[in-house]
Amino acid sequence: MAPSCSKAVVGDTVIDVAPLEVISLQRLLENDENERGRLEHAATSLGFFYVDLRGSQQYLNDVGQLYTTTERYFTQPHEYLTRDFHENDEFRGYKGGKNWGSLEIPRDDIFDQNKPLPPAFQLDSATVKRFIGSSHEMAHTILGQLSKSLWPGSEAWLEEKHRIGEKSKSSLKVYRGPALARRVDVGDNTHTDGGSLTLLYTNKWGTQVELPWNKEWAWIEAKPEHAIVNVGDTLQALSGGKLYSCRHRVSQPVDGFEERWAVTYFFRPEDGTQLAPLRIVSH
Ligand SMILES: O=C(O)CCC(=O)C(=O)O
Ligand SMILES: [Fe+2]
Repeated sequence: MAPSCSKAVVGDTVIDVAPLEVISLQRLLENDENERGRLEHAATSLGFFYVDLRGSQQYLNDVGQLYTTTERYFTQPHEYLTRDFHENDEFRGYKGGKNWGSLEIPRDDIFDQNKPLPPAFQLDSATVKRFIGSSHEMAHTILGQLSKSLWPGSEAWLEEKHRIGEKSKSSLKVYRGPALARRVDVGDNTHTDGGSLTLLYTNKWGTQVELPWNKEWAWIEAKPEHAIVNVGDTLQALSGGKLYSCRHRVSQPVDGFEERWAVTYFFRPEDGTQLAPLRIVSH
């Protein structure tokens, strides 16, 4: 039976809250078989789940610091932001509009090429590096457990497409908005993520998922000390459709919603990876 939504009240509006399972990073690191099964269930049903990060204090502090830096970045005059605009580059730099914006910083720019960060982030370059390094490692842990669960006893098929030293489009991406006077003015931005896994940190309502069992939209609650993780199109393709890349969008639950910041890490495959099934899933 499909799990049901809980309810929350925002202002004078009652909203549906998506039933995300909670997976323990610690247990995944311990190679716990039961947790691996729970992870597989979450990643093949809704495709969105929480990862409990309690115990990863340095990382949680870094996420907190990045919210502060994100706010500092987006509250600069608009002409400063547009200096970070890279035309025709889908995976790098600033993009924005009236009440929203994003800035993407590729992992390879930081670790391989030592490219300078935008000035607002330079003070925090150690935090940015640690966040990217740890997020990549965490995503790799989740990937390894998914691989083991889908193809028990065989080679690490998914890891083969995400080798640590290889070039990829993995990146840190931070967001502002939406925060509009009228909720109905938020444009439709329904999409699936193209990469392998997305890690999302936010402290406000904003993300909505389309529940695959009834096609209804539900809000994702921001849970302190937990990452919101979702499967992207790459893992869906590599697993022959077994892992589920869920449609989602960003909106605001009520009119005049306050400013929202989000910090994400897009874990993407090695450059050149073909979006085709790797092996038939054995169960
Ligand atoms: O800001 C969010 O809540 C999610 C952003 C998102 O879905 C994306 O960038 O792919
Ligand atoms: Fe997304």
